[in-house]
Amino acid sequence: MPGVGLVVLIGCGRLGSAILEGWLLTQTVAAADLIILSPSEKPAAEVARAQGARINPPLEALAEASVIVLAVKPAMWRDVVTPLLPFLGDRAVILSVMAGVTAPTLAEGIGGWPIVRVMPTTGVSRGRGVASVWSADDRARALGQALFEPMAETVVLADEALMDAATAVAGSGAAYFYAFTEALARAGEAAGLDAMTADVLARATLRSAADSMGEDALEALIGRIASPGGSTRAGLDALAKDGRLGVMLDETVAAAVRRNREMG
Ligand SMILES: NC(=O)C1=CN([C@@H]2O[C@H](COP(=O)(O)OP(=O)(O)OC[C@H]3O[C@@H](n4cnc5c(N)ncnc54)[C@H](O)[C@@H]3O)[C@@H](O)[C@H]2O)C=CC1
Ligand SMILES: O=C(O)[C@@H]1CCC=N1
Repeated sequence: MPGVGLVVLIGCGRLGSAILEGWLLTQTVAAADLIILSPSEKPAAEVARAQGARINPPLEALAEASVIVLAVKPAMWRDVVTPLLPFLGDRAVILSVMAGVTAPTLAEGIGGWPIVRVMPTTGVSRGRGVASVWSADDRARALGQALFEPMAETVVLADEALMDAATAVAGSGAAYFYAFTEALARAGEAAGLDAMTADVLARATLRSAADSMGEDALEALIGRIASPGGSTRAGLDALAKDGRLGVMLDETVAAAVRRNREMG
């Protein structure tokens, strides 16, 4: 894609692989414009290599990079990045997808280069992810958007302090929906369904609900299913009894926000 330039992906684990797959699928980055740094062989990196990406080339190749994407664990980024800094060119942008690690903390270890933080979901691998973007630097923010908008519904955050909340809602959120779906299946089992039937019904319902959502207001979507005085309304009333659904999700998001802060 013109304008993005040479992209260096550091870390090809669960999220790094998803990003790589999404870029190639959506042709956001051409394989020939990709360098991947990974200590071990990864299937997604091998696919990219077959299309022309370079895996672990001599570090001199980093001099031409326009963006360095940090997709390693928050605890290890300093050890990973420090040896690479002497090889980076002046125009490089640092793009971090790490949860919790703030731009000021990154700047302590990587001073001198503009930083953009992006919090994507692994759904980017199929071009259908979610991403929150924040940067204090216009060029870095634009680069973050250019790299993620083709494969994710993207929001630009006004303030870096919101990134932990965005991570707790979107970065983690698919796991909450899966956990809810699992609990729904078990509840169906308790109500008499066999385990496999309950699983099929709960999973299919999550898919169908996501497909049907569109842009309509959530209240309106609920209202279309819950007939007044009907069984869905009875279930929804039980779900929200004494405000417990709201309390449970407040606690869920608050716990994830706290953990993001600890990791940073
Ligand atoms: N998994 C997810 O859904 C999401 C993860 N994140 C963030 O993405 C980052 C990575 O998370 P995961 O992919 O889940 O972890 P992961 O453990 O699957 O991947 C980390 C990768 O870093 C690689 N690595 C270790 N040392 C390296 C080095 N010196 N050079 C290059 N690569 C090296 C490892 O081989 C591993 O594949 C974390 O900071 C996390 O906060 C953010 C949003 C969503
Ligand atoms: O669980 C984690 O730490 C990361 C952040 C968002 C999704 N996975």
